[in-house]
Amino acid sequence: LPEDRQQPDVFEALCKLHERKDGDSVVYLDAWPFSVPLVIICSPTLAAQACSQEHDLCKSPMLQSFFNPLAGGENLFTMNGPEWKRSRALFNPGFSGNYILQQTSHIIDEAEIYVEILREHARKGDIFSLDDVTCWYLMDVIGSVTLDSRLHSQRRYNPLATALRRQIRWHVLESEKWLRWNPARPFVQWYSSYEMDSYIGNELDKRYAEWTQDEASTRSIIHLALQGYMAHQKDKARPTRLDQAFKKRATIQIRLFLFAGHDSTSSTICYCFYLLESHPEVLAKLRAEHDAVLGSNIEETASNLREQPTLLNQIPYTTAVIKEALRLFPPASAMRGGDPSVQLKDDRGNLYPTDGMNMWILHSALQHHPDYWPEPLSFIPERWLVGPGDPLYPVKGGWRPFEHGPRNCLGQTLAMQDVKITLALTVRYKQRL
Ligand code: HEM
Repeated sequence: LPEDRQQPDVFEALCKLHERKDGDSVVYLDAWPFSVPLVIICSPTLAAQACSQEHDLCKSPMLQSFFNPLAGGENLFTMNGPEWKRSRALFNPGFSGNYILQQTSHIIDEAEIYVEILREHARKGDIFSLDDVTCWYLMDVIGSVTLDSRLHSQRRYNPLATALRRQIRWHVLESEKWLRWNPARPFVQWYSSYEMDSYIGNELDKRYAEWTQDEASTRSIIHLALQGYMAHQKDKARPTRLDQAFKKRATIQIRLFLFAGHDSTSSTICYCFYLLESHPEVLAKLRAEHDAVLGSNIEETASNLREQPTLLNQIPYTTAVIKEALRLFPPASAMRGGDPSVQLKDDRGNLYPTDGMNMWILHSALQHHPDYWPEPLSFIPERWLVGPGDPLYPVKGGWRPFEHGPRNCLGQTLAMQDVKITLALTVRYKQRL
């Protein structure tokens, strides 16, 4: 494989080479001393069991060393047990479908700036990194929806967004391995963390002050979380300053939302553009749907959506395009720790032990597997619109870019909504202007 392929591609290739013919697609890999042994799962049946409520398997401790420096501590992604349940319950209402629909206007505010920036590039005809521009855009969306704070990082320097992007660069080290040995690394990481915590802490203090003026305010996800938290504290006297325990927990989760949400949604938008550009017949259908549902004048789309956000629930072809992009280019995967009492079982009755291992549900391998998908590598949005009985009808549990089960993606509705809005505001521009 070429050197710059993503890590999961290597494992997908490995799975293809080594899968057994008399059972489901699973590979056991002992990568000692780099990791505990892995069970790489590329089968819908086994993935569903590994992520099920029934087994309730823990998030692997291996994830902590990756996620915790970015989030600043134990976070929703890595926590387990009652602590995770409490935090998830606090943030669930803010990420519900209805609530995210109410955030449409905030998302459009940021999307309009993104569209302006893309059009400026189109006018100049220059070469630029679409992923970079889109990542800043998503930082602004997530800052606005979760923290009720407009970061404006698309247009100017913002300490929070810049510190997080710097933290990722010095932590992930995919393309710049030399950074690992740079003696300044611990200082840069400490300072970026400090900058993020100070910025979010200040914003949280402001939200608390606003909230004490108007307790019914539900303007952003953080307001809802604050409301939920304070409802549990109602027997105690109202503190004049924001409760420090809440502040610490909320800061970590906001850092996680920014990290987990910006890059994944950005890559989905970029791949949608790539696939639409290379499939003009799909692009034509998408434009026709937008003309019919969102109004034929693209300049009025934003105001139409602000007035009627539910229009976003009436564009099935757009949803199919995004689902197909996420099938071909899933930005994430899932991991669970094994357990001595849990053996996975495929449809032929083969048993797969998990004790002492980490299960890696490899979304790319599963979503490209020819046993589950006709024409697995072709971009066919129609497979999401046909009924049962059609050869294209997707296999149950085969599509899992956001995972399923109790640990599924908290931000999936926000991500889908944001990609829909972005496509609605961009794909009908036809020429350089
Ligand atoms: C296209 C965009 C996205 C994709 C493909 C994606 C994918 C995923 C996946 C696969 C998981 C589960 C991982 C596992 O089971 O180990 C997950 C969890 C999570 N995601 Fe996303 N995500 C996206 C966007 C977002 C956004 C926008 C946010 C928040 C703003 C977000 C926040 C989270 C959180 C907090 C969790 C942990 C949930 C828990 O364990 O309770 N994600 N995501």
